Amino acid sequence: MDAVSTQLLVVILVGLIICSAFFSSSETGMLSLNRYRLRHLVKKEHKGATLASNLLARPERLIGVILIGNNLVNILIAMVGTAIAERYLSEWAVIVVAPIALTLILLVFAEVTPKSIAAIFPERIAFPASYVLQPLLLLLYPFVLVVNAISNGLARLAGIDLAKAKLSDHLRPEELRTVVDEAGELIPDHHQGMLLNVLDLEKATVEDIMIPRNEVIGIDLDDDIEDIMELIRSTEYTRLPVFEGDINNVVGVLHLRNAARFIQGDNSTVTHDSIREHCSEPYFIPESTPLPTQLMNFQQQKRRTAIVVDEYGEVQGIATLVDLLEEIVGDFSTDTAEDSEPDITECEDDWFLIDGSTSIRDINRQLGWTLSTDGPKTLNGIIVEYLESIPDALVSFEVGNYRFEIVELTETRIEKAKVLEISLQA
Ligand SMILES: Nc1ncnc2c1ncn2[C@@H]1O[C@H](COP(=O)(O)OP(=O)(O)OP(=O)(O)O)[C@@H](O)[C@H]1O
Ligand SMILES: [Mg+2]
Repeated sequence: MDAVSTQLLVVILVGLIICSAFFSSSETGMLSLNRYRLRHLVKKEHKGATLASNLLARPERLIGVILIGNNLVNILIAMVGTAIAERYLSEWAVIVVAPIALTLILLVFAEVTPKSIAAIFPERIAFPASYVLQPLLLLLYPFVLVVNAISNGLARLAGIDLAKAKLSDHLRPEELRTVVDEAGELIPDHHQGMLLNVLDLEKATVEDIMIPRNEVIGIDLDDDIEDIMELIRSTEYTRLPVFEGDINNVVGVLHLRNAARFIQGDNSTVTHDSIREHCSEPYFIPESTPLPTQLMNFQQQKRRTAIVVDEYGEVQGIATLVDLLEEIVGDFSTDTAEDSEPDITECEDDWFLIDGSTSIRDINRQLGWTLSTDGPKTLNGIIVEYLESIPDALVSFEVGNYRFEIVELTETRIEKAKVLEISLQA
């Protein structure tokens, strides 16, 4: 040892500490990489990102090579440090001083500082490091495999299968929600809202967005041709379901563009049969279809209006592509009828006058309320379910946090009710 000069030993020691810092920082850097950003960079063919991503594909090997390197270097540091100390100190002093001094040096220069920096700038550390780690992995491959095999074996003794417990890098929907939610400034508010709506689409079915049968404007072929013509002229809608006597007997959907071809001012040429001829086949869908599925179906079938049926095949209403898209992007407001008479109007003292047919989802969304959407879909439904009958007087009652007051009712349904959210007073 005396043949080697002390200066050279110090240079070697510094070099080893730098190596140790490299291993420590690349370990933290590699494991702190943002997986989504990494995938994005890989797609854009970023070289360092691609290398890092390949290394991360087998985390046990990556960690193996880093730890083998790091430990080897740290042991060398201890040996060289001891050799230097031996030149100046007595045997006992070396045993006391060298470990303390080396631990401090290793902690500060080879562990804490490099790891802290790597945690803040993972990409700047991990991408260049990948260029070194990749060939190093090839070089140390036999050792890595042996170390992995032994540690897998030990883990199995403890009842853990490391090979199978692969890091799952698939986001679950709730996690994706959190990512979008926390993106904050990075995504404009409006886009953020749409993304969240897309994620929520999963939770709703066709039943939640359909126009209930009693609100559907359609052509009854049992009506006189005069009445039908009057309806066609006056309606604001472009696609009308056509049925015989009852909406359950739908024969098709009439597009008024087609109607324009055969209606030329003169009613005498129009017959029930000619209307029937110009209808397109009805497109039936179950009310329980999840909205994302229905969106795909609308696209594949190239349809915009569907007839919604329940489990017994009874027609419940119609669902349109526009209404489904509104779930994502918000109101298009093409429905002029809707604008002319709002379903919800504010009255005095935080009471709201609400149409019985208004959907609970709409009420919750517009007023920020939390009425239960598990049961009935409309305000009328909620009230009738609670009272277990259609009342014959204008009763008022409380359910949960809400006070209801029936304002207008018919023999079959509640037309209008006032609702108040009872504030949670202490
Ligand atoms: N026959 C109908 N009966 C009741 N509501 C309908 C009917 N057709 C469409 N709607 C509703 O009117 C709104 C506008 O829908 P949409 O724009 O698809 O129909 P449109 O205005 O008749 O057609 P377009 O705009 O393509 O000419 C939607 O909210 C939809 O649910
Ligand atoms: Mg329209």
